Amino acid sequence: MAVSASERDEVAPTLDGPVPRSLGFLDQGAFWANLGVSLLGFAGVLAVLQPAGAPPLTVAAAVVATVVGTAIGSAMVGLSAIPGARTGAPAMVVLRDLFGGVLSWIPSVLNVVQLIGWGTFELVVIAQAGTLALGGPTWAWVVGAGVVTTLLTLRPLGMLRLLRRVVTILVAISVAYLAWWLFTRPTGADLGDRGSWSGFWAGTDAAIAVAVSWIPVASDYSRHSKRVSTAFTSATIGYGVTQVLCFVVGLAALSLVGGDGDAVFAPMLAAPLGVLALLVLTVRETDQSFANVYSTAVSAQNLVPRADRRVLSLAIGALITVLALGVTIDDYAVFLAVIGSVFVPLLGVGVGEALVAHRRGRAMDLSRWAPSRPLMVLAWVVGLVVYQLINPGGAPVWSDAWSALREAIGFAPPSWLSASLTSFLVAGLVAAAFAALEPRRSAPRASTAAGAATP
Ligand SMILES: Nc1nc2[nH]cnc2c(=O)[nH]1
Repeated sequence: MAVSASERDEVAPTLDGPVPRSLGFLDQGAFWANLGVSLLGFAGVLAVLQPAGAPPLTVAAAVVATVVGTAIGSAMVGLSAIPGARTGAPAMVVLRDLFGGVLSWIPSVLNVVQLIGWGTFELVVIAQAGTLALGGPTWAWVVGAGVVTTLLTLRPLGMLRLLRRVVTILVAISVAYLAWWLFTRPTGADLGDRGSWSGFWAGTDAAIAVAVSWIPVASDYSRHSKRVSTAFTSATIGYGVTQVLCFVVGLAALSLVGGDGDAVFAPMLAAPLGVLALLVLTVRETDQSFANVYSTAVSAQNLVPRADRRVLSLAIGALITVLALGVTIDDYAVFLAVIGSVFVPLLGVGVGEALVAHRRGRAMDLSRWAPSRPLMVLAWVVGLVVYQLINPGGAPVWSDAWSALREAIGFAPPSWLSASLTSFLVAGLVAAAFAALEPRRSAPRASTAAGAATP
């Protein structure tokens, strides 16, 4: 049977298939720019303005924290896109080289858990915004969004092309329109009237945290990049610019409803074309659920390489739809922030190790049973402990335990210490030291490029 050009330029069903290299800067930039504008982000900026466990910020401090945190977080996402572009392997397969084949299952499982959580959360948010804009039963929105999401995952590169050619322009017009409307309203409440700058780094960490949950998915898309450099720049610039825009528009909307996150869409809907603009953003939000479901499938393939990604996507799409219909997701949000934070030191380990490997001229081993490197896992755990001790977050039980440990050892971090930056640096330095101590590996089995990810 003849295979059409668009079918040839699609992701192979299993890990060992060819890897199309068709994405340019604009394809990837449009994808990341869309991920930066999230319905969750408009109210999510409250986590920057009022960071958990720290004093609230002034609006000026929150805007600066948003810019600084987003710049750092999106650069981290950009960095994590590099190995995919260099090797042609998805994010979790890249970790076979860093941790070893079997130990790479640990971050893969964590990633699957976070992505299923995010995917569920996204369907709930789409349903909430959809019912606000157009009405109708919530379950119908959940099921509709679940079906659309799942269909989009069947042709992931087609989805990215659709985003670049059609969707991005509609989103840009909608956000510009909403921003114009919100910023020309009579001045609202001063959200930071009781704020200060002393919680600045906690607020910055919150802005970083929103971006870093994309770290363990970036290579799933950059593996299709034509060039390594555009994988980095498109993710960093595309995501960074739009996350800042989204948060600032969110602050403007929140100031009109006295900082009530649940009412953040009300001032947008008050605009003459507000329903239309919100509807565009609601339908477009399926790019986020798409990325969550597709990357869950690809992450799972690290454990079951011969599984067909389309079958996995169908199962995961159905799962998040059922979860979104039945689960109260609000409490899960803080856990998602905690899980996201574990990927910051993971990136630190990857960068620290890569610097040593580069100096030694060591090629990567992405084979399924690549030798275990427990010292790299240890470096990750050290970074993770550093993060949690500085910023335990607000998750019940988990954060309480870290706060208790902090008290028990008498550790009171200064307010200028960023959990993200410190854990990234510590994990990177420890990993580099361990990598330098490790015996040099003999003949590397696999190098870069498609096919390196042997099943
Ligand atoms: N991985 C992931 N990170 C997010 N950060 C904000 N929204 C999302 C999402 O849907 N998925």
